[in-house]
Amino acid sequence: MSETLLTARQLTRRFGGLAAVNEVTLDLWRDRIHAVIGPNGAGKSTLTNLLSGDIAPTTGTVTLAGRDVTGWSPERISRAGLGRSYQKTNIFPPFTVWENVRLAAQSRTPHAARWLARAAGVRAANERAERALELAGLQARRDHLAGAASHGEQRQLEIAMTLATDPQVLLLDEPLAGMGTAEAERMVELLLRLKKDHAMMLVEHDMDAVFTLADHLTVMVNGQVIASGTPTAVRGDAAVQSAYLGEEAHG
Ligand SMILES: Nc1ncnc2c1ncn2[C@@H]1O[C@H](COP(=O)(O)OP(=O)(O)OP(=O)(O)O)[C@@H](O)[C@H]1O
Repeated sequence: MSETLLTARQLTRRFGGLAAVNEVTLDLWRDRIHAVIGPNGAGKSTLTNLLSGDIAPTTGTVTLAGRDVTGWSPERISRAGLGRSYQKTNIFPPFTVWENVRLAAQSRTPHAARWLARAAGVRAANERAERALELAGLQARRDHLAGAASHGEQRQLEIAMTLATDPQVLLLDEPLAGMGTAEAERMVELLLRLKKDHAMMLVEHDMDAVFTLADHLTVMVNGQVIASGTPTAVRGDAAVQSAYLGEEAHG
């Protein structure tokens, strides 16, 4: 059994009378991809925001690498080992690919008063950035302007920037959105590489990618989990078939 790196227990977030996320319990494990799917408005983005600390839960708990991080700021949760990418690209277009990754790595370096400690921090940030660039397969593009990169490369860059903060847990929000077939294939390969050593939650509408990548699949509808298990088990679940998956899973 893989190591559990993140657990959410009975997580609920209300907006006025609406429970956008309603008593959701899930685990993320090292070396495994946990895909979360559901129709528009099911609560997937809200769930991601709850796990990353971008919004606070109304009730419930989030545990990261054994620590209760419920109510922590996104910055503190990020430092505790959680990295997330956003649906909208988050890069600095006038900077090169390398500069973008380097800036993300630098954000993880504590301020040091002594120059020797500062120099060590710069070296460590450079090493983190190099590793992230290589893992994301972007070395050949390092000196290109981020703004001139293709849509697919920009999404890869966003993931490289997340990796540069050295996360153990990755939350990826629709990494394949807007991609053509070749770009999507490259991204699927990248996500399979990242599975090693990371626990990953993948929110994605591309069902081919989901069924290629997911080790575990959770289906949300109206803020609630209606099924969770292996992709094969979830695909055969009668409630999932009628509520959501039917056509895509068999189309
Ligand atoms: N800040 C907010 N204030 C009020 N309602 C919100 C807020 N954020 C989300 N909601 C509502 O919560 C529900 C869940 O939204 P959410 O964006 O989490 O769904 P989703 O599954 O991510 O959808 P999509 O696939 O379209 O991104 C929706 O009904 C949405 O309108």
